[in-house]
Amino acid sequence: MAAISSDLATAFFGLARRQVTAAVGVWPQCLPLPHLSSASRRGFSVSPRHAAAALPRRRTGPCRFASAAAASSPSSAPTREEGGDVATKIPPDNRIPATIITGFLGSGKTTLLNHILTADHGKRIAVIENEFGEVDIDGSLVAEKRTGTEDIIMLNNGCLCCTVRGDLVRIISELVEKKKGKFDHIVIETTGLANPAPIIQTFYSEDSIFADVKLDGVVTLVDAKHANFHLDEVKPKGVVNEAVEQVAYADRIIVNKTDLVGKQDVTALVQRVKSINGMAHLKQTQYGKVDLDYVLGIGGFDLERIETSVGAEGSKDDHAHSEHEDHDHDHDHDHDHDHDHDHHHHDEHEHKHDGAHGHDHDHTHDPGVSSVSIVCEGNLNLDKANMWLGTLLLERSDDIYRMKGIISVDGMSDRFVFQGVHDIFQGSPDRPWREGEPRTNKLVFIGRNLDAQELEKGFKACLL
Ligand SMILES: Nc1nc2c(ncn2[C@@H]2O[C@H](COP(=O)(O)OP(=O)(O)OP(=O)(O)O)[C@@H](O)[C@H]2O)c(=O)[nH]1
Repeated sequence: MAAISSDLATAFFGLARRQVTAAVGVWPQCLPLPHLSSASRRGFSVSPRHAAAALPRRRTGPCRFASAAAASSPSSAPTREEGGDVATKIPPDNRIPATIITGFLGSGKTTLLNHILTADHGKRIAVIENEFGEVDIDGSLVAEKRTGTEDIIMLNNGCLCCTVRGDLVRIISELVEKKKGKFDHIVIETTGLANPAPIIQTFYSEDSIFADVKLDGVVTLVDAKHANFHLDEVKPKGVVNEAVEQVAYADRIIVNKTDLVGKQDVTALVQRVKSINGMAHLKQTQYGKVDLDYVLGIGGFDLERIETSVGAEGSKDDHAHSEHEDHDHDHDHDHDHDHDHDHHHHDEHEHKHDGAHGHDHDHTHDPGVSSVSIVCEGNLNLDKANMWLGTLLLERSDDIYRMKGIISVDGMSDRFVFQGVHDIFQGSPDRPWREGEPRTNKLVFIGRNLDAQELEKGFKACLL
């Protein structure tokens, strides 16, 4: 790894650290970026223990930089340590993978789960079901015939995004404690009304989980027949539209129930969903019938697999900047859930789909969540890139739901890869740029009120 790699991250992270005044510290794997206040409101805590769990050895002294993510070599050791600066490649990640299945009510989550459980994949899966409401219906719907399923655990009386989040932590911790080695994968089916963000954050913020379990991916079911209606729903100010959020955070999107609508409608919906999330892979299905490796073992949060999302074909077409109203962004995602979960069904919306072209960017009630992808060749000036990304996250981490990127820095022989979820940021040198390989930067942002032109302009201004 080139020494410059450490400089890059030092710079990124250094900026972050300067903003984080409460001495949370800068730790590998989970880096709290500038918005400490919002992070605190979300109940975030980033602990040094994460570092201990993730790193091959302990550090001494102040850590100004640590890169994260699994590198290929188990013998990888910190490659540079000067005055506390460390560029570390950590050993392969042997933690138990966990998949979140989300999707609006009735979109087919249980159907997919049954498909997963009855398929012959040899994996031993622990299932955590999160039912909203008192009656645990899904428990009885999960197929009797199960292949190697170790546990099905119900989380009742609440949704994962609020009170039950503590239960989730407890249950996963207990699973790991009591049954480690007896299962290979955890699948969490959320209620249809859950916002995945806090669940995702749980995997980074809870020490007890982070050490043993890693988030593998978010799989979102989209109901081909009803999704538009839910995506269109207008929520009270500061309340998230769960259907939109579920799409926005996904690594895999399954547009299900395609048997219930015509091809044109499906095409238009696919375009719409892609304009919200141009990073996820998307498949159209009936009864959740997908290959299991499409939903399990996808490494959606792994740095070494960034390429599969930022290089996804078609992503360039998806960087729609949606016209939208100016929303108040002061809300906290964790706090968006004390609303009752009634649907705010509403009257007819002027929802214009252009079936022929599939470009439906003039939703009257567009919630303003969209994807922006930037692809361009060239080398970045380290200082400028640092300033740009640091400032962006400082100012916009509430709005930036997910981001991933591969970037080329002047003088750095390795690619630099990063991914983030709000104010969690992971970055690491990846592999060397190959001889003759164009040094193409690829970045994808998913978030609220993103201005594609402004982002692209800001990024390009960092190029030499
Ligand atoms: N026609 C059709 N029906 C489907 C399809 N997939 C699932 N269903 C049916 O849709 C209904 C809801 O499916 P579920 O799998 O229970 O959906 P869910 O997302 O788990 O629902 P909630 O738990 O209520 O949020 C069931 O009756 C399924 O059999 C499909 O592709 N086509």
